[in-house]
Amino acid sequence: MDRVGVIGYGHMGSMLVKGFLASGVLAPGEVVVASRSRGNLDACAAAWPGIAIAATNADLARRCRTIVIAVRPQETMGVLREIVPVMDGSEHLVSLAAGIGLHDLEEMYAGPVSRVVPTATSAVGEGTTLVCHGQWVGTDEALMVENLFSAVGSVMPVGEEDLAAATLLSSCGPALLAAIIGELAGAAARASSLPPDRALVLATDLLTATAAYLRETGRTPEDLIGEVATRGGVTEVGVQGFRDRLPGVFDGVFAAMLERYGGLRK
Ligand SMILES: NC(=O)c1ccc[n+]([C@@H]2O[C@H](COP(=O)([O-])OP(=O)(O)OC[C@H]3O[C@@H](n4cnc5c(N)ncnc54)[C@H](O)[C@@H]3O)[C@@H](O)[C@H]2O)c1
Ligand code: PRO
Repeated sequence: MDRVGVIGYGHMGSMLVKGFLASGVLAPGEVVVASRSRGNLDACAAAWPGIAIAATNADLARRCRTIVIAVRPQETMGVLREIVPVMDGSEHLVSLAAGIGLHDLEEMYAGPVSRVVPTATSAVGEGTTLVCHGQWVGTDEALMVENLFSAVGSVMPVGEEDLAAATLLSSCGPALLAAIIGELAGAAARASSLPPDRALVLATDLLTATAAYLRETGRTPEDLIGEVATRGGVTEVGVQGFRDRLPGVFDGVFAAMLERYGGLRK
């Protein structure tokens, strides 16, 4: 396989390099990394003997056919200004930047561009990576990128018009669910003598068990509520409490996140 470059060795960049190499989809000699922080690069070189570290982003771009940009959205255009002048238009640019559209990326680089949105849970091979290919991406290039990212979970192609909402769900979602799990565990601990760490174990197990149940049975959330909530029992009080309060809270949270998403590149 031609070499794959990863620019930015932060949370996502390091998680992806680990996923690509640990799964065997890439060998260390097929990966080049560049990042601003020397400490991160030293950690990368120590963790993955044989991996190439590029001195600059432009140096990486000269050596790779696929270039994954894993810097923050605010830094993405600056990275493009460094690398586009040394690219010949055939390299496949893969941007992770939330909120930076294909139009903006293709205005800077007139070649194959894809937007890819992994999730932090990809670190354990779980979760969905969203992909959205630009107009110059051919079938082989699309398959190559989708195959690469399937090393860290499942891959779902999404139209760009839906990418923002899908990102909030699948990629911001782990943090949102973690916050909910923390609140549930906290409420149980405050209402009892259960130590918080034991409440958290119960809440975390609840999350994986519920997901496994829904996935394996194919039943809907509504079906499961019907099975759990014994008529006249305690669950229906809790479900009703959520139904009275949560839709407004969730719509408000999504609206606030979408507003931030729309302004991320500034
Ligand atoms: N964290 C997530 O769960 C997640 C999920 C999907 C998409 N994303 C997207 O991935 C991108 C990276 O997010 P992150 O959470 O890994 O951020 P991060 O801050 O952890 O990592 C960014 C890395 O880029 C490096 N960097 C900054 N400027 C650079 C430059 N000019 N050249 C080279 N390296 C540079 C930094 O030193 C840092 O190591 C963002 O665009 C974000 O929108 C993040
Ligand atoms: N993490 C990035 C952010 O919080 C984008 C999706 C998940 O902006």
